[in-house]
Amino acid sequence: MVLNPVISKLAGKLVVLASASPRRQEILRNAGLRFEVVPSWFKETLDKGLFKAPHEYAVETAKQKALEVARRMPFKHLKTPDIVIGADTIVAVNNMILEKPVDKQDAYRMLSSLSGKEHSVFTGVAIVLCHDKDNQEVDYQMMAFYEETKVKFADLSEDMLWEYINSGEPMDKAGGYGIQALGGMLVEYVHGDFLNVVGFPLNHFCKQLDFIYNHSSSFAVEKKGSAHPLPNGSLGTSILDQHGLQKSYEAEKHRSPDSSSPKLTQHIQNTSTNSPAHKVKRTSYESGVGSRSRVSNSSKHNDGESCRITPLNRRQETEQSGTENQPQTQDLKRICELMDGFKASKALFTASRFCVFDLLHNKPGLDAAQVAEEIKASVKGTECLLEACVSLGLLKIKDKAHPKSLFENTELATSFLRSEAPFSLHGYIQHCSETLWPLYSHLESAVKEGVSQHQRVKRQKELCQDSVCSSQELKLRFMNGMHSFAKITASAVATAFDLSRFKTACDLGGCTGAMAYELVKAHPGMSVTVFDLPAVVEMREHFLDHNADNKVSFVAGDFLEDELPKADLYILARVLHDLTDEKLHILLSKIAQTASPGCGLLLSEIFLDEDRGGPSRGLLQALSLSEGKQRSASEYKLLLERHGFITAHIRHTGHLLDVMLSVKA
Ligand SMILES: O=c1[nH]cc([C@@H]2O[C@H](COP(=O)(O)OP(=O)(O)OP(=O)(O)O)[C@@H](O)[C@H]2O)c(=O)[nH]1
Repeated sequence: MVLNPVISKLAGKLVVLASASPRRQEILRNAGLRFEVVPSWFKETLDKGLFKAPHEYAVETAKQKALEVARRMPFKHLKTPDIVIGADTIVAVNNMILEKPVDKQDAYRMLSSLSGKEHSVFTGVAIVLCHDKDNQEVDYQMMAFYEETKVKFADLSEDMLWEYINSGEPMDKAGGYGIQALGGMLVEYVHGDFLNVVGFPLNHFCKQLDFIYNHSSSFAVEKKGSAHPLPNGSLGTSILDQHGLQKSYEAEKHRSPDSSSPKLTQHIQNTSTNSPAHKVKRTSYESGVGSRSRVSNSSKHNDGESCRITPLNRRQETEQSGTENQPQTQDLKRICELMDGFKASKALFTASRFCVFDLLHNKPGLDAAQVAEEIKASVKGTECLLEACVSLGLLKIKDKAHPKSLFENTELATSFLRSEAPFSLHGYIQHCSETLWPLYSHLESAVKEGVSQHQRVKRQKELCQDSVCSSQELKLRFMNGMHSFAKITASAVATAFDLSRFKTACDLGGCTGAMAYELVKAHPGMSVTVFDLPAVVEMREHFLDHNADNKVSFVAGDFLEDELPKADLYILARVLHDLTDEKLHILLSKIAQTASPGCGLLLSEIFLDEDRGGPSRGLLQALSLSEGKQRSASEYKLLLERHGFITAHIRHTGHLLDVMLSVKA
């Protein structure tokens, strides 16, 4: 591809990003890089006093992050990556290095020290190339560099500071701000690479890759498995200066006896007895990390080094995963992900059910025992649950230097998993857990019989715990689920088209009114009637949005039997896929009879690809074997045309639902 000649050099290689930062992942993913994420366990506790300049600290931390993962993967993940990328972002102001704030007071201290001033943001990046060797060893070559960007903050009032801190945004960001989000409002100017501030200097990184893959003879960049001696003998170390010029000097040999790290030796023994890869001979593990002298060797923007440090024999496994008769590691991983998918879902459901994300939002930094006490669960079980959530990117460890693991929400959890978040999925997650999970547990029967297992689940529930739930509670639970999903999707649907010419709309089966509220927000001239069953409408006070109240009204009725309200635009959001053909035609005929020529019909569903090859969300939804069916855009278009609605536009929003706007001929 013309745009990414360097990134494409990495295609087919096992690239690992040694970072939990969602921003780094996004920047690299957007650049077209395919990689695995293995967050580094390196604790960011290097003594800052030992570094002459702030960027040296960032570079060294980035190196240690990357090296830790490069060394761990062969025996923990049973595979040797081709390339590991580590990064560390810091803010430097008034001779101080600012990392991520540990609490609100710390964020306040950081942000007030930045107010009205220019500061520097440094991101150190380390690229470790790993090579399996014939003689039971892995060679590592390292290149590291940094990028500096200057940022000037406006004067920040106390109110502004605290409002920003209370938004929760500063907590996992270097210097206590996120320039890409609310923090952007604090910034007067940026000199240099913006993405460097966000956490990854993409441009500089590509230049380094270009250097490694296109211009350097000293980096062994052949395909993994072809052992390649390093330039000055197998233990050579090379340093690249800021212009990418290579200097050679005597190697520092990173090899240690078995006794060097009792903890790691223990890991190796465990792995070799428990794992299918036990046949792989593991002799010893090197525990030392780059020495301090390395730090002073880093040149202004780059340094590169290579070292053979870990005598692990990864050869057998590499050969196995590469032969024609054996599945590729990536394929196995994909299957394992599918097999484990249910465990991940269940971990999310359980954490959500125990309101762990609410708890850690209000009290970030609790350890497992404290969380266990709050949620009234066992310490052992809670610890497993919290650790699983960390591995899924829902939680993170607050202070890696702390002897106990202290947990806090990731951005993802803060945005979507807290029950009070504006776009909370909490209700929908509970719906998935309590309604869909039991339904899909009977998938075998559903497939055999070709019908939904809803009745079976209902009977089972009546026999056990849910019989204690009143029907009101069950209804509210269901509506919460629908409301939470609708809130997430409503904005994309409401703004998919210019609907300003429609002054009145009727949302058929509009449930809690989430879509209606979003429509009146997006189209100020519009008022919307929500039409739904009496049992649903009577619950509306639980979901009222008082800001838009006088523009949204509710009418109780059955859209298959009762007269429909008159409107310029009818909305059918996630309704049709659940109806039998017969009901669907009744409904569409009723709308066609009520609508005048020129009236609109806004349909929102998951549109299947025309070849029904995806998206899997739609096809998996079809597995509930409800009365209805999933359709492609052209199938919906045909249906509507049969009832006199000519399709004007189809929009694949790229969001959770697609949208079609048709007009009554
Ligand atoms: O404007 C912004 N500035 C910084 C950030 C984010 O801040 C963190 C910096 O922390 P660090 O480099 O230590 O990286 P971690 O998040 O701890 O992940 P690792 O696993 O790599 O240690 C980084 O996430 C930046 O993206 C920002 O978002 N905006």
